[in-house]
Amino acid sequence: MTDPVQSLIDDLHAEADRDRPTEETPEVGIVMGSDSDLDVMYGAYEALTELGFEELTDGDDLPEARFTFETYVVSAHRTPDLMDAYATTARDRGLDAIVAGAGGKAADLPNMVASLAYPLPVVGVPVQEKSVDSVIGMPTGAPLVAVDAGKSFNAALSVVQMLARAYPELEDRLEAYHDDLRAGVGRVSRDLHESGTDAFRERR
Ligand SMILES: Nc1c(C(=O)O)ncn1[C@@H]1O[C@H](COP(=O)(O)O)[C@@H](O)[C@H]1O
Repeated sequence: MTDPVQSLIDDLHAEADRDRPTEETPEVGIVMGSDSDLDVMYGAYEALTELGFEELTDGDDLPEARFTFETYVVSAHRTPDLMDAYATTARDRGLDAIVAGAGGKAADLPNMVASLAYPLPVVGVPVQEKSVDSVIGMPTGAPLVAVDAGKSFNAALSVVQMLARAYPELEDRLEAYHDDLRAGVGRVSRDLHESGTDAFRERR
């Protein structure tokens, strides 16, 4: 019987060995320690799709979007060999940055991925409040940028900010996103001010 972890490891190495044009490789990787993290990590999916990225799966057709991301469950503790393969092939598979999330008090996946994938930037997401210390606690010289607990949306935005230095069209998309955010606050503010607090609250 095929070992499902080994087959993923083999696929990662095969992808790293393939000579694919950069338009066909994912720019961003999203990894999480367990599929039970998916609700929290979904924010990264939402941010990337909001900015026009498409998820690259193993379906037949390549996404039409120029920028893509991939998603995996990888655990430092349960599948250290898969984590190693994921992080050490990341660069050769075309990734520019990784968003890595894990929960619990031993949330070691983001920092281990950061160390193994170095110098590729990794943004860590503590899935719960109690995971914050284990995600951000890195020794000097071993960098990992992290967001607050649960803030996977911001983790993905940060990653796109990094990419935007190389891809000006992403800078435009980030600015458009921010303009929308700003306009939304303006609309809410006017509505609250004009309707009054009671009426505003009742409508929510
Ligand atoms: N922190 C880690 C790591 C790791 O860091 O390697 N692997 C799994 N986990 C975390 O364990 C929690 C419970 O996982 P299960 O729900 O699968 O038991 C999840 O939040 C996951 O990120």
